[in-house]
Amino acid sequence: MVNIVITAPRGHMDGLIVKAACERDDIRIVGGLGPAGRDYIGKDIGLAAGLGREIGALVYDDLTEIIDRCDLVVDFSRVELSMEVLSVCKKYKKGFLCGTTGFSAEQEKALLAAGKEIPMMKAANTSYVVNVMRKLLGIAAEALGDKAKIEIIDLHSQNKLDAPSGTALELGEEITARSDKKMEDIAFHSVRAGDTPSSHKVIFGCMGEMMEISHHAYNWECYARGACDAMVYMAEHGPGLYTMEDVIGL
Ligand SMILES: NC(=O)C1=CN([C@@H]2O[C@H](COP(=O)(O)OP(=O)(O)OC[C@H]3O[C@@H](n4cnc5c(N)ncnc54)[C@H](O)[C@@H]3O)[C@@H](O)[C@H]2O)C=CC1
Ligand SMILES: O=C(O)C1=N[C@H](C(=O)O)C[C@H](O)C1
Repeated sequence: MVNIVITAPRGHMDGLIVKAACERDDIRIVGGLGPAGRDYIGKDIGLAAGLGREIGALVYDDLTEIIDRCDLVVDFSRVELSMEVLSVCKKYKKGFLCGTTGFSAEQEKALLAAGKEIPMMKAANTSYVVNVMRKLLGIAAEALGDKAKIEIIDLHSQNKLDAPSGTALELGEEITARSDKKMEDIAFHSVRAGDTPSSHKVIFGCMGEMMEISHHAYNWECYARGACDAMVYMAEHGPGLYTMEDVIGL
């Protein structure tokens, strides 16, 4: 059983994680974290997240009030909040699953370094299928890296703050790790329109032929399911830096 705190329960992703975690018997939500001044501070997180029922855990506006009671904090919110959560998790030696995207290189480094002290995962995409896609891309990059012009297109809701998406960047990093391509050799295109839940397409353009590897999310539940599996995995494995590949066993 892993005891978790969920940040930003009114947010799209964290609300879905509340719902997915409540459906499992290996995760217990002990509390939530919301911005100071909101009307749901001190209220049940089930109501704050829109479940329509209480689950017996409250939303706090100060993580240190609840941190002692959890094993791990899960946060899919904003860069600023994620960095605050990181420092509290390190101080109290608690696990941290960070699904937020849009970090600077320096922030990214600090997040990854925390794996030396606590159970840590920074995953731009917790969908199983996207992580299988990433693996397939690695194979394609090894074989076609020197033959193809590679372009990555990410399609997201018009409210998304960062571009390219965190996933597009991670897919690009996989290609650079498995071929002689550098990030600047890959063309990134970001479309932000309507309320699409997210698509990623990687194009390998060759002479006389081309290949596309794509993923389309129809809703955000795939990310919430993957996040729940990741939390259980991290709690079972203790301090260390983990990836979704570890969770899936790829
Ligand atoms: N790793 C993955 O698989 C996925 C990652 N994401 C990432 O998750 C992040 C959030 O995405 P959404 O849920 O769509 O955004 P959202 O805008 O629906 O939710 C963000 C929430 O954070 C809250 N927040 C901001 N500052 C806060 C603070 N100081 N204290 C408490 N709460 C605070 C806001 O009130 C808002 O409710 C983005 O970076 C997105 O890219 C989204 C989907 C999947
Ligand atoms: O909708 C989003 O925002 C998403 N963000 C992540 C990213 O930046 O890659 C993961 C997924 O693409 C959805």
